[in-house]
Amino acid sequence: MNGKLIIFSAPSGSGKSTIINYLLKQDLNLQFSISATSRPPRGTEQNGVEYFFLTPEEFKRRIANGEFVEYEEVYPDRFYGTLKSQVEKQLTEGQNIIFDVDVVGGCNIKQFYGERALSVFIQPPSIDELRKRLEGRGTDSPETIESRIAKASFELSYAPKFDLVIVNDNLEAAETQALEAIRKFLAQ
Ligand SMILES: Nc1ncnc2c1ncn2[C@@H]1O[C@H](COP(=O)(O)OP(=O)(O)OP(=O)(O)O)[C@@H](O)[C@H]1O
Ligand SMILES: Nc1nc2c(ncn2[C@@H]2O[C@H](COP(=O)(O)O)[C@@H](O)[C@H]2O)c(=O)[nH]1
Repeated sequence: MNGKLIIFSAPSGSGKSTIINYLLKQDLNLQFSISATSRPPRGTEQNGVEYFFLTPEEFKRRIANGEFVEYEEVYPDRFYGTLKSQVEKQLTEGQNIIFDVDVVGGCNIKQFYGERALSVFIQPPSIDELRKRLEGRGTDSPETIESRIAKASFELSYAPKFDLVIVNDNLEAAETQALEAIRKFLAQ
């Protein structure tokens, strides 16, 4: 296995996907880790691109088969997980992998891969700003937004467990900070 792992975690709406999309366009030989989920696709999402979309039954069958590095029931009946086969394939191909996972999953992947992984926590400037971003994104119902906000305080308490915390207030500054840290880590 030759590649390295970059793990991004944060409360939903902090800006992980936005920063990850920026990093994927840089010359870092980064590939997105495609997780499996039992939630339905949103908008233009496609199976095998943003996620592998599984039924809850299929997800549970694969858990029983030991196919995940880690998995979480992030919201009731909504499973998300990292497939071992997917990670190992990308690493042996020499690719660096970037993960967008919840805080518990992020800590589990870091623990599993140790020094080969850099874990990054994206912190929103405040809970009020987080709510504005989720509302502004326009992809989730008011109930879903409330359940994500309700979880944010718990998730923020995980920040000290990560190798690096980036406060995403000014987006450009946050992207530059992430890019510089990842360049340094990959060069080690
Ligand atoms: N620094 C910023 N200032 C203002 N808006 C931002 C900033 N960063 C991201 N956003 C906006 O906030 C919204 C949420 O960002 P994004 O979808 O990247 O969050 P996320 O952490 O990936 O969420 P999820 O975990 O739900 O996928 C998006 O509409 C994005 O354009
Ligand atoms: N533990 C894991 N968490 C994951 C994984 N893939 C995504 N996620 C997290 O789920 C939420 C919600 O994502 P959304 O696409 O429904 O907005 C988000 O916080 C992701 O970070 C995974 O493989 N493992």
